Amino acid sequence: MIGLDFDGTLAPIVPDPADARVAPEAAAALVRLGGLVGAVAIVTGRPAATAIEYGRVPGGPGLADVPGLVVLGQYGLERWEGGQVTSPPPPPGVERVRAEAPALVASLGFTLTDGAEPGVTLEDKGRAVAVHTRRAPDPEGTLRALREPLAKLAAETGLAVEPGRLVLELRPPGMDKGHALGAFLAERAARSVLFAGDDLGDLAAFEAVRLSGLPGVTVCSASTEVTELARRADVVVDGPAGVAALLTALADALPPRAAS
Ligand SMILES: O=P(O)(O)OC[C@H]1O[C@H](O[C@H]2O[C@H](CO)[C@@H](O)[C@H](O)[C@H]2O)[C@H](O)[C@@H](O)[C@@H]1O
Repeated sequence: MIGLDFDGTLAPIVPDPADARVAPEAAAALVRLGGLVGAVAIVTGRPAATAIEYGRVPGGPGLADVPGLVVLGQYGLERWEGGQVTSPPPPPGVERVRAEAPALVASLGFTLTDGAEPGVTLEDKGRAVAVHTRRAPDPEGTLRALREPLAKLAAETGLAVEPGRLVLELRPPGMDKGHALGAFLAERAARSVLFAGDDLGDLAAFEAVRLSGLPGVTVCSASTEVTELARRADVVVDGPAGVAALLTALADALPPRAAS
């Protein structure tokens, strides 16, 4: 079974989250791998349908063309399979965060912008709200300053803070990529696993690979923004281009599956 994160692993990091797109070489390799391995799953913080949408490749095969693909979105709360999304209703706290986050950001002296001007941007994911600082004048400093106030808002609204690459997400607690991947491995009675990721949220999936007891490989899509994953991974590759090259090499190396 092959598990993959989306942003920073299959899709290069870009300033505007709405501009992220799967690398065409990665999508093409996954289309091949879907017919060669037991299962391919994308385990992402994105809504499941967004990963599929941003996984389209003009004039070529996209993620929706990967045979048997499953997308476990919103850290495992949602599932896309065969064109259908299943997901629980949004927790009530998200509505309050949506209403209060703009004033909170402004009260700390930061400009909230839709991205046209430099500043902090909000991404409403339905079941979670992500507060991005990549386009702020001081991305790291802004992230540090927002950490505590957002943690307080999360605590008051029954949500958890998920830190990521120049982003703090307020999202429902009780699910993470480790639980999502572990349950999927059990569901598919997987016999081996490879998981690739780039961000702190992927560490739980790395742990699920180890806890599964299966022959497994963890792959870090390396960046200068997050260095902890490289220390914990079995294999380190150079960002999404390195992941695409690895997947292509894997597709070249695997024999066709015996018909069952
Ligand atoms: O689990 P993932 O698939 O890695 O998703 C995690 C979050 O990724 C997205 O944000 C990141 O990518 C953006 C586009 O490249 C970038 O602008 C941002 O700075 C990164 O943090 C996404 O916007 C979030 O919703 C995801 O949860």
